[in-house]
Amino acid sequence: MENILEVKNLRKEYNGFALKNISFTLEKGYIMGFIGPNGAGKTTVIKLIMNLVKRDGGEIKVFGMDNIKDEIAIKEKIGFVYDDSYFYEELSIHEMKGIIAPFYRQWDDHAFNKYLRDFDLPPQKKIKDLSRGMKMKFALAVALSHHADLIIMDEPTSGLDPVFRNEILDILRDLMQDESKGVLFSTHITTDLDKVADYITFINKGELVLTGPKDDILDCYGIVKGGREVLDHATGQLLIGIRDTGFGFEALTGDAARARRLFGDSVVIERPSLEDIMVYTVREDRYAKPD
Ligand SMILES: Nc1ncnc2c1ncn2[C@@H]1O[C@H](COP(=O)(O)OP(=O)(O)OP(=O)(O)O)[C@@H](O)[C@H]1O
Repeated sequence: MENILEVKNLRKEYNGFALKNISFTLEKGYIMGFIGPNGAGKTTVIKLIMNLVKRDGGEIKVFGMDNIKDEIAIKEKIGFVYDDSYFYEELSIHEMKGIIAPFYRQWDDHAFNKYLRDFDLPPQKKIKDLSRGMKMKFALAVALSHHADLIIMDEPTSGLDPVFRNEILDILRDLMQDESKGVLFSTHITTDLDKVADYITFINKGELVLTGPKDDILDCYGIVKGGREVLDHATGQLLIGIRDTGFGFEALTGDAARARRLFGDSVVIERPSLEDIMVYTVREDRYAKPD
């Protein structure tokens, strides 16, 4: 197995915000969902990978190469799709392609024209007349037409309707038929990741909460529901983001097997969604645990 992206102990400080020792790896052939609430630091990590801002510490390797020393070689192989359109609004799709293509040694006009057809993008249409979803598809067509092996997408589906969102997800799924590619997909729409992600990296307030295979994470975590009488200091240690329900409590656990052993039949433990894991973890910051 080969890593196409390795982030090790990454640090960056802004006034009032710090990214603290973020580490994760992405192997070839997989989609990694990169999640976290607003302001968690997702875009900062992506900008650091793209060397758009300077890191304060740590290491980033893309295809085994240092992302700063080997920036030019790496950029050829990264397709970067992000929210703010970096295209010239007055140009048509065709004209914009004419400006972008010479930057890439591996530009493939044949592939580009195919993606325009597949994505229903009219070449003569001006960028400013494209809808948000069409712009995202155009950015994706560009990324895929220079044979990028790592696609980095910063919130590609936010603000898109469910039809467009699903089209983008289908495109990613098709892309993964080619096992030499990988995708890092940042979003807070976790339901998109339920559909396509193989791995999840979750950050909160600049810190890594978890990273690993999505199915392992969903197997390991659990939503615990029960009466408040079962809560004591020891059980409280096992529970994240405890919430009163009127009938009792609901909480997340990062160790469903241990919670099952400890609580037995006195509680119900359900499989969480990615959204549950994110919501309960973020809530933990705001509610105190019982003694
Ligand atoms: N250039 C900058 N100068 C100072 N602070 C910054 C700068 N860029 C980002 N930040 C701060 O870093 C923190 C993380 O921002 P970032 O955009 O990485 O979060 P995010 O997880 O992508 O959030 P969102 O989901 O809302 O896009 C925020 O508190 C933001 O204000």
